[in-house]
This record gives sequence, structure tokens and C-alpha cells, in this order.
Amino acid sequence: MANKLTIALLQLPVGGEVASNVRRAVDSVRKLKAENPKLQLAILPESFNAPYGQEHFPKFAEQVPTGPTCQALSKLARELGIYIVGGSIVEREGTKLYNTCTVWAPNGSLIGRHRKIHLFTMSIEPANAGGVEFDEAAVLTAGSEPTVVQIGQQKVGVGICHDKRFEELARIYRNMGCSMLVYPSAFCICQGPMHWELLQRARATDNQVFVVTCSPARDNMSGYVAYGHSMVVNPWAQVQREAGEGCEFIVEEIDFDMVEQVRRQIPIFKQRRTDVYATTKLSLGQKLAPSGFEQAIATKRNQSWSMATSKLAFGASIALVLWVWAGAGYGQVAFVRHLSELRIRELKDLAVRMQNSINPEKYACESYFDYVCSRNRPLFSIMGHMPQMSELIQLLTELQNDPAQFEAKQKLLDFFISCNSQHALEDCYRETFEYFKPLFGYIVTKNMTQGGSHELDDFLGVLERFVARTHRDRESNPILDKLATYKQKFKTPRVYFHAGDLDREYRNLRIYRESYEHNIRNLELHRKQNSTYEMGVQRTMLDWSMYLFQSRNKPMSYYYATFTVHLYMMLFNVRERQRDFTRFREEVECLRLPQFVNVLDEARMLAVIYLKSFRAAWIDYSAWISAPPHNNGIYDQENGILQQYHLDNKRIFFTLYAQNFCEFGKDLAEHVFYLGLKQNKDFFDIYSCGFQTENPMSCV
Ligand SMILES: NC(=O)CCC(=O)C(=O)O
Repeated sequence: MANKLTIALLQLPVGGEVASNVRRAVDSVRKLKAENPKLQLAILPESFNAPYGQEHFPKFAEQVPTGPTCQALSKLARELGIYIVGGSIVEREGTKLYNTCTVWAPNGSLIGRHRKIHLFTMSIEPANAGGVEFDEAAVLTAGSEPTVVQIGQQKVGVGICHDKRFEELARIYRNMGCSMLVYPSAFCICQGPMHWELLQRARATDNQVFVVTCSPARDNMSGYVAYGHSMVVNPWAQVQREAGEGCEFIVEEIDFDMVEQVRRQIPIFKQRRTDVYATTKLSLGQKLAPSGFEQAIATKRNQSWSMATSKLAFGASIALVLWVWAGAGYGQVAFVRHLSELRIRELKDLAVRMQNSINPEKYACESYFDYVCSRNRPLFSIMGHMPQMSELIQLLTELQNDPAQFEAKQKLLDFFISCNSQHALEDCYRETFEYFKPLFGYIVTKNMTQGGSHELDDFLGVLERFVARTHRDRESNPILDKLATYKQKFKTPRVYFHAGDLDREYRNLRIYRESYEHNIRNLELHRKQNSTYEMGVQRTMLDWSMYLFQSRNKPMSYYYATFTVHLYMMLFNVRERQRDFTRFREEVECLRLPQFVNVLDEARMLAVIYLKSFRAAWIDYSAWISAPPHNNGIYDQENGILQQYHLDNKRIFFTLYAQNFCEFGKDLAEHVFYLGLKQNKDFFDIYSCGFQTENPMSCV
């Protein structure tokens, strides 16, 4: 039952008056719900509240979500306890107009606002099926964000009419884990017979999803004649239901098991060659590298060293050991401070190697993978997945192309690297916050719903302590201001976190359980194979998933500590860099990471920062968890599991930070992390898992 959804498509007529169009829609949905108590989702057509036409758009525009149409839909959703995909209306924001679809949850909250991304601009000559002349772009502004909403158990991608001509958008929705795409539409009568069904079936078969469209009823007397034929297409690309041309309502039960069946039997998603092509959401304005770029870079940079090709035979060893002096073999390693110094081919090779170091079999749980990868595809994803190679190539290429502009650089190596510059401290902080925001959001939501719990206070206490410490060290710094703002926001979570959003994201914590079980299995496997490194990685994965799983209805106290470490890291940076940068550099040298880590000088600094911040954070953390009475209880359940694996909290605490290295790149992680252990007795005692480096380290 859970995997089914009863939906209604309302192919409504649309007249010249907003109020009566809205009233008709509201009455019809009410009636359908009364006749079909199982109804869970009602879908309205594009421009359901006003005539569709360039000349009408400014006149009928309203604000979202405060305008009368939105208010009526919100009220209706709440009254009936159903989801509503509110067709589309013309939205006014400032001087701009958008063709916007709003999506409403059963509690009446707005859970999605999709601004049509592809505006309908077409000039078809009358000789071709009567022709059509339309230019939405003359009046409207295009949206730039794909919109995914959680409806029951399903992720649903939203588009508006012309959007469905674009496979890329549909593919991004599939990448984001959608099982259904909904397109409120007002397709033109000229193209309807040729393309309407074809496009829906194409999107359905390309992405193995349900595709649902809802059109206004056809009115041959109106200025723009909509095609009608609202439709449900299933993942086999069969038309499951279809309306005629006039006013008609379809109520249909969607069985989402079919999605899994099709995907299992025709596994095209897994067969994609993501090493050859990519469909990736870019941030607005971000551009792919122009052709000829490689050539331009090649002439710009120092030609004195070249790259070992992919034939280098050190397999899974460190991804960054790619660059050797020409003819010098493996011994001599080129020294590169920034990725921007690399050639495009080198970047590609780096990406290929990083990608190759990931064993996809380990991440076979598709929903888990989709979930992790779909959230802005962070390079430092919380779960430690690497992005796909094509994305890496793209990201790295752009980093090289324009380091200053490249948004993702902070998510790549520069997240850590930038912590080494006073200038970027604030950015570092922001990144840290963004990284953990959803988790904090969960804490806050729980706190709100359960009321009177101590979690939020504890967390604010951590912030308070950090602020106090920072005050002692410095008069003021940009982090402090940020912290003050965030503290305020945490205190008034409603302002900052939209409860609906968080609920949507975190209600379905099944995903964590899956990953947890998945990691337990992997851990066992690697224990049997006696692979020290794999065990380290898998333990880390286990730890993460275990915390996530366990915290499904508990405070995520662990993240307080995590967050504190990041704060310490920054504090450490401020202090060290302000006071004695030279000494800091000496300590970096003292780490003596093997030569190939020299590829990134910053990686070595990072290791020092980590080691230091762990120590400082551990002191606070251990005090916190041993403070009676409530904190201990949090760990009861996990302690049972930890014992089973001979782990303890301290170990987990450190293990978690290995995770950051693992995300950095599996191989780099191995070397930096384990070499870090060598230098740190705490680490080494805890992690005495038999790791031997080829060059034993000694600090001069
Ligand atoms: N309202 C629309 O976006 C119409 C799109 C359309 O008719 C098409 O052919 O595309």
C-alpha cells in the first residue's frame, strides 16, 4: 500500500476570470476527494487560473505564496489533507514575472515552487498543422532550479509543459531519485498530435519513471487552444490513462513497484557510460570549458614537466601521484600547489583515477546512492561518496579555467586549503555550516516537535563556549559575527528552517538504516579479507550510518562534537596563522608525509590542523559525554554495537575524521590519515591496526 499513490488529474476549462477559475478548481477537487476518499494528490493544469497568453500574463500575475490563488490552494490542501500540484499561475516577484507551479502538502504548507525553466517560444508556420506563434520569453523570466518534492514515499520532479521537451531536466530528476515526473501543461494544438504523447513516453522510457501531464480542457474559441489529453504514462512507457479533449477528470492509482520492476529488468541507469558523458545540474551562470581550452592552457603554463599516463602501474595507490618529471620515473614528484596549475589532461587523469578508486559494488544500494549524490552533489558528501568521473572532470576543469569563480572549489580541496588563509575563514565557516545544516535542521525540528528537550540548549552551549574561547583569543573576527547570527537562527528555528522542508527530507530515515546495514555487511567482508585500510574506511562508513540511523529519533549529539571540531579547526587557523606561521610550517614539515603527498602542500598542513584540532576537541567532547545525567543515555544503543566491533566512543570520534580524508580521495586519505596516526600517539594507540608505511617517519 505504501508504494501506491492515488492521483487525480483535473482537465479543467479556463475562463477569463481568476476567481471563478479558482473556485471551479477548488470545488472539483473537493468533489473528487468526496467521491474518492483514497485520493492523495490532485494535479491542476498549466495556467489553470487565467487564460494562457502573453497579453494576459501581466494582468493576472500574483505573488507566491501570498496571492489569492496560492492561499486558496493551501487552504484546500489542508482542508482535504492531500497534496496539490497547483498547475501553474503567473507569479510576480518584484518586476519579474514567472510561470510558476506551486506544490502544497496536506498540512497546507508550500513544499515546492517550480518556475518554468524552458519558456515556450516557438514560431511554427501555418502550413505545419495550422502553426503556432508564441513567445513566453518576451514577457516572462525563466526559472533556473529543478524542483523535486516529496509526495508520500515518492520523490516527484516538477516541470511545466515545454519543460518536458528537455530530456536533460528529466534525467536530472531521475538522478535525484525521482520516480514520477509531473508536468502541468497547456500544450499547443498544433504540436499536440505529433509530440504530446511521444514526449511523455520518451521521458518515461528514458528515465524509467511515471510521467503525468495535466492540460486545460480544449476550448476552440479561446485565443490559445490547449490540446487536452491529460495523461498518465507508466515506466514501461505505456499510456496508462488518457483524457479526451474536453473537461474531464482522471482518478488513477499509481503503483510505484513498477518503477523498481522496470529498472531491475532494464538496468540502463547502471549501464550508462558516465565516463563518456554527463547530465549534471550546473549552478546558474556556470559554463562548461570551451573547446580549445586545453590548447590555451597548454601554452599558458610551464611546460617543463609532464604527466605519467594512465599506464602507470601503481593501481589503487594515491590518486595524486600522477605527475612525474619527464623521464624521471616514479622517483621525482612534481610539486603543485594548486589545481589551477595542472593541465586539463592532468586534471582528467586525476578525475579518472579518483573515480577508479571507488568500487561501485560497494555502493550498490541505489536509493542510498541517489540520495547522497542528489543533494547538490557535494564533492565532500556527507556519506563519503565520490562524484562521478565526468563531474569531477567538469569540476576540475572549471576550477582550472577560472579558480576565482568556480563555486565548487570550496567543496573540493579548497574547503580545507582555504582554511589556511585568513581571507577565506568566513567562507570556510560557511561551508562547514552548509555541510551540516540539514543535520542541525533535524535537531531543531525534533526539538520543536518534542518540546522542552535539552538538545538545542546543549548545542547552543557549544556555540557559546566556542564564542567565549574565540573572544579570549582575539578581539573580533568574521566567524564571531557569523556565529552570532546562526545562534540567533537556531534559537528561532522557524525563521531559518522551514519545518516542512526538513520534515520532508528527514522523515524518511529508512535510507540511513539501509546504509547502516549495508556497511555492517561490508565491514564483515573486509574483516575476513583482513584489509586494514578497507576496514578503516568501512568502520568509518559504519560509524556515520550508525549515528544517522540511531539519531532518527534522538538528538544528534554527535554532530555537536563534529561541529565543534570544525570550529576548533578554524580557531586553530586563526591563532596559528596570526601568531606564528613559520612555526606552523615547520610542524607541517615535521609530518614528513611521503613525497607524493607533496603534490598538495596543503594536504600536509591539513594533517597538522586535524591532529591539533582533534586533541582540543576531544577534551571538550569527552567532558560533555561523561557529564551526568542525560548525555550518557544517548549512547546506550550504540555502545552495544560498538562492543560487538571492539570500538569505543573515542575511536569513533577519531574515525569520523578519517572520513573527511576518505572523502578527499580514497588513496590520499590512506596516506595522509595513516601517516597522521604515526605522528600522533592518541591516534596510533586507537588505530593500531597494523598499518606499516614504507618510509617510517621521524620528526626532526
Ligand atoms: N505551454 C507550453 O509550454 C506549450 C509547449 C508546447 O506546446 C510545445 O510544443 O512545446
